[in-house]
Amino acid sequence: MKAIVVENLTKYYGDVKAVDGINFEVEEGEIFGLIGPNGAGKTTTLRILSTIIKKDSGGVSIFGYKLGSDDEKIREIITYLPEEAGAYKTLSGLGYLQFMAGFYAKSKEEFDEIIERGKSIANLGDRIKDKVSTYSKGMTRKLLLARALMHLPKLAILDEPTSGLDVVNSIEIRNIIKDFVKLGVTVLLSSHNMLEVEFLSDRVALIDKGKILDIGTPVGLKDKYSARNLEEVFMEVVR
Ligand SMILES: Nc1ncnc2c1ncn2[C@@H]1O[C@H](COP(=O)(O)OP(=O)(O)OP(=O)(O)O)[C@@H](O)[C@H]1O
Repeated sequence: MKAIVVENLTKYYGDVKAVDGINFEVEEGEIFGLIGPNGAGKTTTLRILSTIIKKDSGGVSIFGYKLGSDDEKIREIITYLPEEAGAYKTLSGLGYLQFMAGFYAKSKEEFDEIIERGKSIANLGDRIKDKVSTYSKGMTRKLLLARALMHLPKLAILDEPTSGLDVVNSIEIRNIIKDFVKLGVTVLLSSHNMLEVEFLSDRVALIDKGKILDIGTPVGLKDKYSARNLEEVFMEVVR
């Protein structure tokens, strides 16, 4: 079964056509990247798939569930990490993970498992016991990623997962995401950092002005456009 099928998806904000009839499919177990410049329509697409905002037209199914009629079911199997997410600052990192795990766990064993996994993803050592208000941006981002992945959702939708992070933290987060796919989590992510996505994604869709311009593996796209990296691919495609 396909993890995601998007057909002719369109979304307007007033007169602005933010998403303009896009089509793409994501296989189960894949890391699929939506890449494109600011304002391309990435966040809008991710928010529609996360059931946060409504599409104007087109069809979306997520593991066979239809967006619009099966939204409750979809919410049970996905997690969404927004670009500008925050954690509860008055809680400790651990307190935040425990609070969130309470929504997912069906037994004490499962709760403990989720928390162990969350702590290992966040990788904050003893600082996990400190208040979130004392965390750096990178620490908060890792905590939020832990929250998004710790209960092994079928699909994790991550908006700019490494935005604002330094190289060391970005690489760490990239490795975390790659490891989770091995545990059966499918990942849809967005980024305007094309070089980074190249190393993270199995396949990417290049998006600009609400339209998908091409889809392929990073290697396949580089071959097709005789480019050295995805930034060059993008420049060729928009020409
Ligand atoms: N709430 C909104 N109201 C009106 N217009 C919006 C709204 N949100 C987004 N837009 C417009 O829709 C288009 C797509 O925006 P979107 O945020 O989806 O792009 P993006 O690819 O995620 O960009 P970024 O990388 O800057 O986050 C842009 O023209 C944007 O100005």
